Amino acid sequence: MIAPSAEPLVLDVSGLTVEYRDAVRTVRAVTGLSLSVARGRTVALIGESGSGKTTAALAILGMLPGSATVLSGSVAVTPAGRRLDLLRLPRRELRALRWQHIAYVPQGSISSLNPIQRIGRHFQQTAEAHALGRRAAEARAMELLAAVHLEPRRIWTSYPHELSGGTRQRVAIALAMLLEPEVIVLDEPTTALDVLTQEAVLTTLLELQAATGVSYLAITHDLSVAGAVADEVITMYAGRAVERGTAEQVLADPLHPYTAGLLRSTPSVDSDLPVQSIGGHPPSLSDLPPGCSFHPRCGLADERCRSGGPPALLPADSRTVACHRVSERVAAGGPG
Ligand SMILES: Nc1ncnc2c1ncn2[C@@H]1O[C@H](COP(=O)(O)OP(=O)(O)OP(=O)(O)O)[C@@H](O)[C@H]1O
Ligand code: NI
Repeated sequence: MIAPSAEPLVLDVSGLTVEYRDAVRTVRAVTGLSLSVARGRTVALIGESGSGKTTAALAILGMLPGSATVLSGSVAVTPAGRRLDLLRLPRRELRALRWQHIAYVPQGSISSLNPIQRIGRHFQQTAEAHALGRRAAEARAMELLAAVHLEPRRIWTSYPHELSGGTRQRVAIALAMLLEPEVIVLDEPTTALDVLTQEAVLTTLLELQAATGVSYLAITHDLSVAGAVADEVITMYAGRAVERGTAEQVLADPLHPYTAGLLRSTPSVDSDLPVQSIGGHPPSLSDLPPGCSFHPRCGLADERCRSGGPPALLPADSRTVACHRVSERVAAGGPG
């Protein structure tokens, strides 16, 4: 088990299940996802494209499109010991809570910023929606833009297209901090940035966290991003969490064959091992294989993995793993 953090929880998600429906098919994009984030901590959701990471984020933020339904589960933000269940609040109240308690830096900051508005206007609009006065908002924006290492005055009057990708990402992060939320959801925070810019943005996120105690839920397919920022890592496969543990455990010594495969398919600066991609493809979410969803791609799969339901997330070697083979090995007292 993961040692419970001494810090209070700021986000508590339990049993989240989300479906997309259209005339032709039903896609269960997230199944039974539980996670919690403590103050000042970072949890990373990792997994290939289509594993359900963005859907989980949008459900947590109450921003799912109309074609999606939350079938079950709860999402609570817990500012100062209060518990606000986001899935049960009226839309208007939810909009107020967004930014104030939970904010979002969406994937691709260019699409999150309105191209015909100067950056300053973005801050003012967010402030207006939450009854933060114009002056106070501008003063706070100046501080935040400086805190993310931008030139506040120049940025304030710029249009999004005048800024580089890294700068826009910094603006999106500053904007997310405007109402001092307890937690920020970061969807692929460094995708499409060059390596040096990626590192600089991640360093800035860590600085902000150290300075303010903000928590992050970071969504990434990039294990090096998870390694750089996360305290805890959750691997998702076909909509389910399949491994959960501290970042050191999961990224240095993965137990689930899928996490191990992800790690082998990632080039690493500290390893000379050849990069080896996971064979095959993720399954179609509207037509999952029986048993463990990963079994068609898994070198360890046996009969049990191919039939019945998906394996449960069980404690194994100080973390939790959803894999029959790992559970057997741990039960037999084999090497972790
Ligand atoms: N608006 C939508 N309508 C129908 N299906 C959707 C919609 N958005 C996502 N999906 C489906 O839900 C599944 C999970 O997608 P999601 O975007 O949550 O994954 P992801 O892990 O964030 O992937 P990526 O790394 O590509 O962003 C996919 O099969 C996707 O096709
Ligand atoms: Ni995504």
